[in-house]
Amino acid sequence: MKFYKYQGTGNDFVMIDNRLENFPKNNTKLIESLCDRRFGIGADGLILLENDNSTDFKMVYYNSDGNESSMCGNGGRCLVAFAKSLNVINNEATFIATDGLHNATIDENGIVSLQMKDVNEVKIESEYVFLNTGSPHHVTLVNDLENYSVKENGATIRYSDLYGKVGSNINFVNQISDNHFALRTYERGVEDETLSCGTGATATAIAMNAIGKTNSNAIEINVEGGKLKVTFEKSDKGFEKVFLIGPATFVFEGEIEI
Ligand SMILES: N[C@@H](CCC[C@H](N)C(=O)O)C(=O)O
Repeated sequence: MKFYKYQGTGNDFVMIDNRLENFPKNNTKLIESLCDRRFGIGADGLILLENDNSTDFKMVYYNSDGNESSMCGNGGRCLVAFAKSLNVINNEATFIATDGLHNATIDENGIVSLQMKDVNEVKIESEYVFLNTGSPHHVTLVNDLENYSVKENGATIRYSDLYGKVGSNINFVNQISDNHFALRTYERGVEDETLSCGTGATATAIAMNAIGKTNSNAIEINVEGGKLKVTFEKSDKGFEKVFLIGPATFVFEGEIEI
């Protein structure tokens, strides 16, 4: 079976065209081993592109632990680039994912602008903000982000009573200027820091606006693997027309025996 490797600001994925439905979707061990960085291809997640009756395609996302999970923003952007390479789309896409319908565009430089779900609930606590941008995100400001122990502190919060069995992704943030933030994320299902998290960048932009750290609705986020931009419109209902924007890049392709 053919596989394709893509990355979006360093968040990397194994992509498989499953339109013929020949991938063993319930084989958690297989997905985990394909994502293994020593014994497999190596990736933060695996994504299937499948047929959908009413949109261009369906996104099925698995974390590197082999379990199907909630929405992946960078993965969604990479899947749009993959769909274009397969001629499933041209420069615009509509696709269905676990959190609903997504619209996206891809330009000639491989920059993908992906519409994320509206966010109508933002829980603001003194030490953190919690919100769901397709995946659950805990967002907290820290000092000295460069030297911060993301894996250790992220795991402590992720497994704490705050989030129980379901857990959450944990984002540590530093403000650079009015509309510019640096972000490091501990990802649930990878159980480690990743170089970028798209739903995390989206959550961070909304959280920083919600707590008044910025009044901007066009926010730049530096992640360890590059730069992302998040734009949105704020209304009485919450945050709408939310877009995650950044590069999505093909890395290599190969064959796997299943
Ligand atoms: N890397 C992702 C987030 C993927 C889902 C997450 N690990 C979870 O299970 O909640 C992104 O770019 O959004």
